[in-house]
Amino acid sequence: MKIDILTLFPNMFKIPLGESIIGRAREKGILNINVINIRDYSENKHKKVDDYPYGGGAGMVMQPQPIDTALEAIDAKNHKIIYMSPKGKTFNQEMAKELAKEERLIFICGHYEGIDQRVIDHWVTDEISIGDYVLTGGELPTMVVIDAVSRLIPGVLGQEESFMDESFYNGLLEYPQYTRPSEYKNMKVPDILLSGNHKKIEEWRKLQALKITKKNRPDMFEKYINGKNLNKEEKKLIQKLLEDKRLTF
Ligand SMILES: C[S@@+](CC[C@H](N)C(=O)[O-])C[C@H]1O[C@@H](n2cnc3c(N)ncnc32)[C@H](O)[C@@H]1O
Repeated sequence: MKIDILTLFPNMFKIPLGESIIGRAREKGILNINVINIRDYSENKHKKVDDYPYGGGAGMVMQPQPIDTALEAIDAKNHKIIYMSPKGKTFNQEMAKELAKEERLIFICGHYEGIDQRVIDHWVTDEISIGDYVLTGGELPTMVVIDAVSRLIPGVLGQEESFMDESFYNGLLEYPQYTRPSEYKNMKVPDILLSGNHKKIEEWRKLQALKITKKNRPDMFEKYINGKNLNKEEKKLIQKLLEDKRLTF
């Protein structure tokens, strides 16, 4: 996948997108990330990129010209152009899955009070928020989306890493994870995980995933148990969970 990032602060991306899984995916050529300094495209002799808002009010607004020229220069037309914005649709795993199917993504990072609306109207295909709070710039939100999307691209995660069981992928939060040692400071790993009985382990994990989802995300739990794709075993497990008085949440 090719990713272009338009930003006023290119240095912010160096380490987060250069290390670990994303760094390896770039080395392998699965991800091709191109960070563009919007200021380089300013036609102002002082390389100015922002100005006061029409109509008054606090802060500065990023001017249309540098962003427009940068988008023209990278031939952005006909691709997904994402403006990270608190006014956008809230990002989630479903959106990550959809974006992971694209061949090319272009991100615009806003700063100050954001970007001139004409750029959004003319160019932007998706406005995405990473949550109901306001950050100083679109750089961190862009990194969040790139990270979530990249790990869904085939070949980015190693064979030993998988997102299939992870939180949100199948509508539930993930079951608890344990590793060696089997006992630490008198705290034991649940016996079932040491039993070698894969069917029982799978059932236990499903039950734990249902429990944690019911406790922390009742909205997701309701949606899941009312879904159409539940198999017989899952229905039995949910019934057991809802009836078993010993299972408190
Ligand atoms: C200070 S914010 C501007 C907020 C804007 N004036 C508003 O009230 O909607 C500056 C930039 O940070 C980015 N940003 C801030 N919060 C964000 C969020 N929750 N999700 C995505 N981007 C965000 C956007 O790119 C935005 O243009």
